[in-house]
Amino acid sequence: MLARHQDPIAAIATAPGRGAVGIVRVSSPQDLSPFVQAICGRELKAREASYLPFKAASGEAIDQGLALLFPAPHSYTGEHVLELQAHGGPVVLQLLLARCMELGTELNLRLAEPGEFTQRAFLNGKLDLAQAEAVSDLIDASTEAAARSASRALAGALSSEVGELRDALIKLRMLVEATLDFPEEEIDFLQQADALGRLARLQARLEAVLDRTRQGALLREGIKVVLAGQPNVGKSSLLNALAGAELAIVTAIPGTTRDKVSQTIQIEGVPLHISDTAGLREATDEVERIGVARSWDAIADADVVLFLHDLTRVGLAEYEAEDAEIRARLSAVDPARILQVFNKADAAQASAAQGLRLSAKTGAGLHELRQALLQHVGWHATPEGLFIARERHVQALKHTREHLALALAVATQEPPALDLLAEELRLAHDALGEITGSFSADDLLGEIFSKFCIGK
Ligand SMILES: Nc1nc2c(c(=O)[nH]1)N(C=O)[C@@H](CNc1ccc(C(=O)N[C@@H](CCC(=O)O)C(=O)O)cc1)CN2
Ligand SMILES: Nc1nc2c(ncn2[C@@H]2O[C@H](COP(=O)(O)OP(=O)(O)OP(=O)(O)O)[C@@H](O)[C@H]2O)c(=O)[nH]1
Ligand SMILES: [Mg+2]
Repeated sequence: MLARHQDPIAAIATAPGRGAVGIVRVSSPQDLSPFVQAICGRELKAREASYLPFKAASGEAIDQGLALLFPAPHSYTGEHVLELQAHGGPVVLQLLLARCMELGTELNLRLAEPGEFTQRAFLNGKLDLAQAEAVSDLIDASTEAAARSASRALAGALSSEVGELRDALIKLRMLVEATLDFPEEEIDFLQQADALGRLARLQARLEAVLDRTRQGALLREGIKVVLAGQPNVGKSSLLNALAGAELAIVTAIPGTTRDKVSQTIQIEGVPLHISDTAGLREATDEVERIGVARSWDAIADADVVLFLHDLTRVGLAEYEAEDAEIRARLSAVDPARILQVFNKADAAQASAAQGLRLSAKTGAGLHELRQALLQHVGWHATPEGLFIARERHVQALKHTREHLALALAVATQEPPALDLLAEELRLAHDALGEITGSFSADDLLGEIFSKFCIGK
């Protein structure tokens, strides 16, 4: 593994396909001068664009372009980086890359794996892990809010919040470790330095960071919403109304939808992955039976289930019996994940139904539904100042919180268990370190960087 990090690597850094300009880049821990000489035909000034022919083995030009050399450590990766900025045709770039590979055999040059340039930037201390993840999130951002928040995370917004927590934690750890070294004064020492007060303040600060990180993770991952209910209650109509497009077939015939229809929309920049499903009932044919089974799978997997009812039929014996059956089976689902929604308000009398009333047909009540969905998942962020985050970061902060809670418990027991306190603080510190990568297993790093695109 380590040896691999010493290999020079090369890749096409720009998107596949045609483009005005395309870039081949090479990153190497070893000096690239002979390599540069061979392909550019001369030396390059550091960090200065030079217009020149890129030479094939025959001496003929593959293309005329700009060459840029970033000598280590002042580059994206922290290594020596050479960029060949050519015309953006896929064949030209392939030829250029092939020529680099040919010239690089002595250097052991190999093709870069996905994310490997950024991984090197991380390994060389140019970015921490949260920032490296933000690079990938910035590239993948599908909404403006996501892109802006990823850019803030790349600039270190999450990292600096975590850094402040870490600094406070380190101070507390030093205090406790010092106390352990002078056992005869132990209680006084902790009291004098207000160890418990520091711990409480650290916990409060952690809660605030956790909240912001959760918002950032929501922005990145979005929410899975499933529309469920009896046939003909208007699930497909509601999907279409929310998406603003005729995605699913709507008819007056119960059992119209048989397969899951999914679409991602956004509310205030939060991605909502909505699925319309087959109406829940005792299916009469094989196709519908499979469809209904898929509905239940989707329900089990959802963050939020919109349990849809038809106000024009609410109160009718047969209808209520069907709803009761669904409710019984839904009781296996965490009630906090279910929202009751009453559709066809335009065609119904006022009723005592508890839940959101709306009309997929007229659009009345849709705004309230959108707000209810955001509120339901705890979205309360204002886009300004938000940074993108991942579920992984939320989990790490939760682990930190658990260890701080245990730390408080052992610190306040009679007599305080200082060695256990020190241990819990150490574990809290490790959990926090997973976010920025100062304490991360190799397989975690591999997992993160493999999700990048090639050349990044
Ligand atoms: N052509 C090109 N555009 C690009 C990149 C690139 O690699 N090449 N990037 C890559 O993805 C991004 C920019 N990221 C970069 C980050 C650091 C350095 C760099 O040279 N850092 C030095 C010097 C910093 C300074 O002068 O202040 C350093 O960190 O020491 C370059 C690009 C976006 N645009
Ligand atoms: N008046 C009124 N009719 C509606 C409303 N929403 C849906 N409908 C009608 O109800 C019928 C069923 O609508 P769908 O959206 O296909 O219902 P569904 O729940 O997807 O039905 P299945 O796919 O069979 O499970 C259609 O005739 C719709 O036009 C509404 O808000 N008001
Ligand atoms: Mg339908």
